[in-house]
Amino acid sequence: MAEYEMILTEVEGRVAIIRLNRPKALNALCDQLMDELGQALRGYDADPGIAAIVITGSEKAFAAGADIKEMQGRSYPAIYLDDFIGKRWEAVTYVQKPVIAAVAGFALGGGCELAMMCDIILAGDNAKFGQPEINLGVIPGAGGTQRLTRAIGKSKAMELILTGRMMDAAEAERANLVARVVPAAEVVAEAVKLGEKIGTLSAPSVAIAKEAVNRAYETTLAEGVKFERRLFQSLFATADQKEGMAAFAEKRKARFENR
Ligand SMILES: CC(C)(O)CC(=O)SCCNC(=O)CCNC(=O)[C@H](O)C(C)(C)COP(=O)(O)OP(=O)(O)OC[C@H]1O[C@@H](n2cnc3c(N)ncnc32)[C@H](O)[C@@H]1OP(=O)(O)O
Repeated sequence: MAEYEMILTEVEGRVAIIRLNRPKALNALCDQLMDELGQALRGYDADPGIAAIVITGSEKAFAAGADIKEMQGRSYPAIYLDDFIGKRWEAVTYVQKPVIAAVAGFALGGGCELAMMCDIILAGDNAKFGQPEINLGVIPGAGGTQRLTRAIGKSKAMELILTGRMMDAAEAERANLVARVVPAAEVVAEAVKLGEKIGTLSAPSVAIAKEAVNRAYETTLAEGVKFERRLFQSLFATADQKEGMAAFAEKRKARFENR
């Protein structure tokens, strides 16, 4: 039986906002919360009225990681058979629409990993990022060793992961982990603005651009460039490509119909 709703949702224009809602536990990511998050993400991804999704927490914590108290007593066979972290946590990586993490406060362990699964991270100026799992006698288990290394490079990722040190928003911006730093109180509004801007563009182009950028993580440069070219060519089958290019030539604003 669910304790209470661990995520809150609202829609502003064409942007869905999913707010993690376990303030007393600094939004520790327990199974119930991750199940609710997955369900909300799948719902908004399927909703044609939604162009982008923002995931956020509170001003004190985006999320302080996986729920340590919930997982501490689990056995190896139990977490292996449950594929702990796997299915439940990967929901965000299957979303076709852009997902923006609006991070204020702590984004630690699984919180940092969840933010890194999103497409864009906007950081509040009080944000703190880190992978402190080493202090618990484990290592990151939701992609932290891989995504952080790809985002900020080996040396800095090693330093953070091997020591558990946190980095503040300014350092995270210098390290290219986040797209931009804004005042913490404005991070959700800025993320919504960004989602709205993306929502004015052609939805097929946006989804395909996201797919192409994500492929950069998975393949060689030559294969990635070939993949990009095929996707680029495929967009000439859309009405939005005709409209976008006609609008440029006619010096007017494009009216995309998402087809
Ligand atoms: C996903 C994987 C596989 O990668 C694994 C992980 O994510 S493991 C978790 C990694 N995260 C951490 O190790 C961070 C743990 N939290 C902290 O270090 C601190 O809470 C803090 C630095 C984020 C904030 O410190 P402070 O302001 O002093 O607040 P606290 O009193 O410590 O916390 C308030 C309240 O929240 C509970 N809490 C915080 N984090 C977690 C967590 N990850 N799991 C469960 N509960 C958490 C904390 O216990 C406090 O609750 P009470 O004990 O007072 O009821």
